[in-house]
Amino acid sequence: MNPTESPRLTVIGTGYLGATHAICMAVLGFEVLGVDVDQRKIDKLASGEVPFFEPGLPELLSKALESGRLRFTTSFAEAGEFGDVHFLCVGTPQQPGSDAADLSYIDAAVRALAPTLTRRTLVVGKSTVPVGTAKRLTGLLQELAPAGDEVELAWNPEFLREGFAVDDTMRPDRLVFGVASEWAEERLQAAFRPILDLGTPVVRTDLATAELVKVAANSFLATKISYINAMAEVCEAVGADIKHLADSLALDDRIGGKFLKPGLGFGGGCLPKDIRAFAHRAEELGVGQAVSFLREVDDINRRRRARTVDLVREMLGGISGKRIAAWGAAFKPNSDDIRDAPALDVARTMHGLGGHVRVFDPAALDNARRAFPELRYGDSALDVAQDADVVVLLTEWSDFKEIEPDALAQVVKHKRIVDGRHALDAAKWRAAGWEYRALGRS
Ligand SMILES: NC(=O)c1ccc[n+]([C@@H]2O[C@H](COP(=O)([O-])OP(=O)(O)OC[C@H]3O[C@@H](n4cnc5c(N)ncnc54)[C@H](O)[C@@H]3O)[C@@H](O)[C@H]2O)c1
Ligand SMILES: O=c1ccn([C@@H]2O[C@H](COP(=O)(O)OP(=O)(O)O[C@H]3O[C@H](CO)[C@@H](O)[C@H](O)[C@H]3O)[C@@H](O)[C@H]2O)c(=O)[nH]1
Repeated sequence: MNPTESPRLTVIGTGYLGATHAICMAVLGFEVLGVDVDQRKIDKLASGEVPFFEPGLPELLSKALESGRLRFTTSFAEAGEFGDVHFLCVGTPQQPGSDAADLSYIDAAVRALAPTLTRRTLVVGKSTVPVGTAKRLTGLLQELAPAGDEVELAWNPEFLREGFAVDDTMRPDRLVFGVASEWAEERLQAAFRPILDLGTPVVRTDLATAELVKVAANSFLATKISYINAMAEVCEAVGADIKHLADSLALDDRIGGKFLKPGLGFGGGCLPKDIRAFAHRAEELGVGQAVSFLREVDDINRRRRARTVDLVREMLGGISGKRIAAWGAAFKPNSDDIRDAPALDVARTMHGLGGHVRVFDPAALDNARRAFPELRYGDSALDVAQDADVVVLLTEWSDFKEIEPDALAQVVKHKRIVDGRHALDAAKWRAAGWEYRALGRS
């Protein structure tokens, strides 16, 4: 096949990243086969149902299926037969009991795919991995594939954010192509032609740099969040106001306001595990000191959760026996993802301390119920606030921000609110007679 011809794509691993990538690529005009080991997920996607909450994606899935360009399978033999370019999008979670990334899924995917590769093919890693993984996987692929070193591996890290996944995929800020040959670069260009035609900047680099760009980007974002939260700790000690401080920093163009929102800190399936895996990998490479600050970033972030519980305790004079409305379960708004969710961590700690905690989230309730059946849940923000001693806002859904103090006052026992995300207008709530508290604000 001519390397510049439009390739047929497979996407291996159809979770948050892979399903989004497969659907968007089909909408952009490619023939796409989504592959997963989870039969239920594949059945759902094939029947037009996105198995997670992502704004705009269900509509695009219908469109892609109707076009006939998108199919799903659990068969690697079918994938090998079909694909010219294979995207690896399987999970790389934190290993239990260690900070290292668990690479067993990506290894298994490569081992299942390689024996089906009988012709010149490009395999493209998109999962987030420790630097050096691509080099190791190249060896594995070429050893196991019938086509041997005709099979090449490239690395194309993914930067999409949940909640904005469609837009981030269709119109990314940049593409990074980690390649070992001109042929691989041409194949990647063909696989991203519609996105490149938008004028999207591309960085062409080696495999190791491409792997590192991803963890460096997430480390930077995590550091920025922990930086402002560290400032919040100082503000608290002197009675200064972190909101005013953050707003003032944000007005400096060189700093900017993005990822400078103080509060409960970061969670999710990416930032926490990626900074830990990066620190761990750097230590293995003998350069742990260079990124040892990431341990501090992690510690600052963990302290936010404990400090939020303290704030509730201070306000109530103890948590045991108190009725607590927990607003939010997802790790951020516009997502149903509860992986390492700060909101649920706080809710579980307060429950463990004997609080009568009731949780509501607009999208993540099913996931939360499955993961933490010991918690109690309600049907709406006002439902869980019924007779509450305190309302604790943990995920800044707009549904919560839109609730008026007077409407909430009708259902609670005491007009007390802890704003874990600096999402509410403090002056407005105080003017309506509420005791309003937020970390780092007097
Ligand atoms: N979620 C995001 O926003 C995002 C963004 C950028 C990068 N990433 C990275 O992308 C990767 C995937 O993340 P995710 O959030 O989509 O995870 P996920 O858990 O939602 O999805 C992973 C999928 O891989 C499947 N899988 C596991 N083993 C497999 C195998 N051997 N063969 C085929 N499929 C297999 C699982 O069944 C699951 O559907 C991770 O490395 C993550 O760090 C995620
Ligand atoms: O100023 C801020 C910004 C974010 N957060 C929190 O940080 C976490 C992560 O948010 P975000 O980065 O928007 O979510 P993700 O979807 O996890 O996306 C990150 O992780 C992905 C997976 O690696 C990357 O692709 C994205 O570029 C990167 O932003 C969430 O808990 C947010 O509540 C804050 O506390 N303050």
